[in-house]
Amino acid sequence: MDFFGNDPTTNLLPRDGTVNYFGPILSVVDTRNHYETLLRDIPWKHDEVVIYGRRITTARKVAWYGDSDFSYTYSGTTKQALVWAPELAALKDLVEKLTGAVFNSCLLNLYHDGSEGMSWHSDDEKSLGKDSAIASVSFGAAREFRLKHKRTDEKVSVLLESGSLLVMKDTTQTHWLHCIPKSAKIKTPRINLTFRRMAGMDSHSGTIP
Ligand SMILES: O=C(O)CCC(=O)C(=O)O
Ligand SMILES: [Fe+2]
Repeated sequence: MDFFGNDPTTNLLPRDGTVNYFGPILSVVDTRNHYETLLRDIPWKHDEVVIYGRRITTARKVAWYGDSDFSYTYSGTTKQALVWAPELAALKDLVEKLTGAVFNSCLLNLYHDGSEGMSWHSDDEKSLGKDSAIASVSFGAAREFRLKHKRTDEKVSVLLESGSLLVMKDTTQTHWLHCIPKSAKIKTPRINLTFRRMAGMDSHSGTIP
């Protein structure tokens, strides 16, 4: 497969983790179709997070899909997973083929424009399998994705284009933070899908301990 000049085997991080940028993995037409159907059909809802004991509703909207209709709690609020829509299951298959990893859930984010972003964090909740890969697929407005080493402060930046795939794996979540900076220049929506592997979802117990 031609990744439009991007080399998915190049590690963007200088140490302590692995980030690979595949660039666009879908045709322009498929990318446009996914963007439009996801924007229209996903039951987008504002996210709720608890920060310093205060319940905040985010401007950004989210949706959560998984292998079964399980619920789990993070950042002080309980989320309910929806069972894979066919479109998401197809994207999951493609991403699994390209990365060689297996995923059992997907968190979707909708940024309406550049006034919405995501602040520095790492995806290191206990419910995620330790050092498991996270695959990020983007549609719509191209947005900058930044990483920052927790100890050395080293920074890495990559532009996430529409239809593109980025993978974070190995010890990336232990040693690096990532964010989507706000940008006044961006006037159109972006949808991001992060495919993840939650621990404890294989037993069909319905909940994550
Ligand atoms: O929108 C993105 O590209 C990043 C999303 C993200 O970091 C997350 O959902 O944890
Ligand atoms: Fe993240």
